[in-house]
Amino acid sequence: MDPEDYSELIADLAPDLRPETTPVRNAAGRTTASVVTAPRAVPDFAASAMDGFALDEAALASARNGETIRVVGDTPAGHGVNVLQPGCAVRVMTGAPVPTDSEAVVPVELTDARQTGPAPYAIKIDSLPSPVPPGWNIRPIGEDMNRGDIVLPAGERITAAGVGALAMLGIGEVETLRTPRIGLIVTGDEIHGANQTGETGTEATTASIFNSNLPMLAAAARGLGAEPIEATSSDDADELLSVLTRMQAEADLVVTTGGISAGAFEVVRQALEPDHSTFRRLEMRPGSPQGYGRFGALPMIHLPGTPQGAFVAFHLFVGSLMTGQNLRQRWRKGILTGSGLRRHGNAVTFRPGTFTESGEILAADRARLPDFATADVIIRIPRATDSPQGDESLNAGTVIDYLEC
Ligand SMILES: Nc1nc2c(c(=O)[nH]1)N[C@H]1C(S)=C(S)[C@@H](COP(=O)(O)OP(=O)(O)OC[C@H]3O[C@@H](n4cnc5c(N)ncnc54)[C@H](O)[C@@H]3O)O[C@H]1N2
Ligand code: MOO
Repeated sequence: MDPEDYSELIADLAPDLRPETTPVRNAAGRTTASVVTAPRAVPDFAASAMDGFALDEAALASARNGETIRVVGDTPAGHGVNVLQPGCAVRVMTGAPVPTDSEAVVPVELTDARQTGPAPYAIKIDSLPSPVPPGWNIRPIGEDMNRGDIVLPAGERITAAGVGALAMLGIGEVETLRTPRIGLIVTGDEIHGANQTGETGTEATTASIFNSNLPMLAAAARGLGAEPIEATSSDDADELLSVLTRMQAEADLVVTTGGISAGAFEVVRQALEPDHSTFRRLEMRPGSPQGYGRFGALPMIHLPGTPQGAFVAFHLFVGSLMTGQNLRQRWRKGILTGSGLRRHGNAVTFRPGTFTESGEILAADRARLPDFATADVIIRIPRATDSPQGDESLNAGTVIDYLEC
């Protein structure tokens, strides 16, 4: 099975997240639960786009004849609008409301007025465009956004600009999906000291290894806007079941690593198959053994233990569940550079890639975890049998699929 078909198969494991109200200032990284529309226009008054003088039609005509224009008001930004008497000008600052009958704002640099100090009694205008464009240097009501316009659709990850756009509209709170909690359970007796990640500086003992998957997947979960709950289990099935029982009250989705292939101590498989989970091999490398299921109502994804397999599969499958997008929709297109990439005969393969200065993608030679550490993207290499001409390799200049990582 292809990774894309598998992503579709497990799509209903996406956690069901209730909406909650979040203050806009804390909303970056959260996902909108419903569409947000503009409660008002921005700007909601006609505003000057320049420091200068607002003129009506009669004043513009006199200015063109070289006549002096009387200045009848001064409006700093944030102050109430002035009345423009016919044939006169009002000094306005950028962002200030312009008087109702204004035809244009003439920048101060085009007049004989000083840029600082009190407003002059009268100005002469040195030059004007011909013709003066209608509403020149005046931002009309709704130039940025009209009342009722969609600011953010439902399901949108809120960025810093999103926070700014909501704040610009005077929106103080937004309906977001509750932050998903991902329970991470790494398994295996060889994981040195269970929580051991190297931070204490002690050496891993013979035949044991440092735990790379747990801190790596916790970081990846946070990258998806989720809150990780970290746990480990030995190769004892009862221990794994008791960790899962605890997770039922704490997590919206559980991701396990390890213990799912063909060995004699495959704890995840032994504890969960067939009552809770299904296991299969996908036609992909790394990360071919995979599993999924439910512990009661709690959705579970089972990733392989190899760090590179866990890393790739998390981005592919957990990333799809958490964004609500099938993997097929998530691939982006890029241009391959460097030497050709060999296709695997019957499996889709993944390789770390980095963007070059010219915006092309250079693939790493190998796909071990340290090779992903400096990568920008995961490159998808289709199998040789996927190529209409049976090409054995992908050459520089080929359009490839990639996923940011
Ligand atoms: N006889 C067969 N053996 C294996 C097959 C197979 O088809 N037949 N498939 C291989 C492939 S491909 C993969 S991928 C692995 C998947 O194995 P598991 O998911 O059961 O994972 P483990 O055996 O528990 O561990 C594999 C590997 O990863 C290391 N590991 C596990 N957890 C962590 C962790 N938290 N941090 C760092 N490293 C971890 C573990 O020590 C093993 O070296 O199976 C192949 N075997
Ligand atoms: O599928 Mo496994 O290729 O070693 O990660």
